[in-house]
Amino acid sequence: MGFRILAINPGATSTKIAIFEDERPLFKKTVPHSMEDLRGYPRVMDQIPYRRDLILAALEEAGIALGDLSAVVGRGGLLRSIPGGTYRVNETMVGDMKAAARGEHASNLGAVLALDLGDRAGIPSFIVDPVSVDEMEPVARISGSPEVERISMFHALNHKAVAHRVATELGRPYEDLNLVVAHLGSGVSVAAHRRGRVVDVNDAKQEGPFSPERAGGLPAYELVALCYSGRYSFDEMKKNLLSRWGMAAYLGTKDLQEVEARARGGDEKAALLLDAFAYQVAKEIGAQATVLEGKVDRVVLTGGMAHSKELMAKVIARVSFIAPVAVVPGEEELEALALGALRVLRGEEAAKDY
Ligand SMILES: Nc1ncnc2c1ncn2[C@@H]1O[C@H](COP(=O)(O)OP(=O)(O)OP(=O)(O)O)[C@@H](O)[C@H]1O
Ligand SMILES: CCCC(=O)O
Repeated sequence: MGFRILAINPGATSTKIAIFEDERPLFKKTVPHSMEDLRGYPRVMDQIPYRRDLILAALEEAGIALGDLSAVVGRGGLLRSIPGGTYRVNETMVGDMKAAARGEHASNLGAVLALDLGDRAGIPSFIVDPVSVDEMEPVARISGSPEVERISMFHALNHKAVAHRVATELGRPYEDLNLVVAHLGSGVSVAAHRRGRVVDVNDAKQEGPFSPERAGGLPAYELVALCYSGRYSFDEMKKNLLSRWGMAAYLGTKDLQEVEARARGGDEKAALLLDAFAYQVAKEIGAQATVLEGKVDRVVLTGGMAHSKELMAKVIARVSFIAPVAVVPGEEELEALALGALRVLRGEEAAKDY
């Protein structure tokens, strides 16, 4: 028998669970969480027992006991800035996640749940390429105000997994390639990958293109005026930025397929928003291409919205002059987590300490 790995990806609206035997998925389950399900948990960490119980129930459904596992791996959250790789979960990491010093995020639960379940089974627990992976160069950190530093917060797990996949398809090492990767999900991150390092990326929470539920970068003065208008509290403004603006605020839906159906049916506002989204994504890709001084081997489009052929055609029309474009729809985060743990279990890579 090979290594059996439990992979956990806690998201804002679901918990994704999978069990792998080496590279082979044995079991996969997505448990959706409605707003009603999560209403009783004011802080993300309050959800630990709820999410742990449903993971244990999923294991039972799969007919696999905790004792049959070799390791548990969770999605890494808003940790302090660290380079990419597979990290052993330790108490310091769990402490940082519980304190949520860099913000509340469902992925903060990944390390905590992995350590909890790993300790119960007496097996190692890991996280891989957390959202706080930071490989930015000094020049990219300058914002324009010494009081505001640009930070690296993005879909690092999927970025790295997809970049490796494209490298394999090209028959070249990731470390030899220059890529601009755009993850187009509920949040959007567009990064310059220079020879295996993400040297610049928009903070998916507050910069770059808007998304189905986020504003992206906004005109700063107008935003400040809104903050002081008395219309919103600090908490409401955070919710606006992170989950209520973007397409949701203009159109009342976060579902791209619905926006496209409306545009096809003649809704001019929906059509304009689609064009504006493609325009902003293309513009950000152009900006990251300049970070790579125009030497780009591939532009890569990924995430849930990359399933839309229509939207991809709009983006590709604007960026294909930069480099050939590869579309890798969806995300393979559970696979990426399992592979990260597997490389360590096989001794192919050393686990990093946090
Ligand atoms: N087959 C599809 N065709 C078109 N759009 C799709 C398709 N599947 C998902 N989407 C759209 O992708 C967006 C969500 O993407 P995704 O599922 O990658 O986000 P997430 O996993 O919730 O968040 P994130 O990627 O930011 O972690 C939604 O707007 C959704 O409507
Ligand atoms: C910050 C990266 C993950 C997200 O979009 O929430």
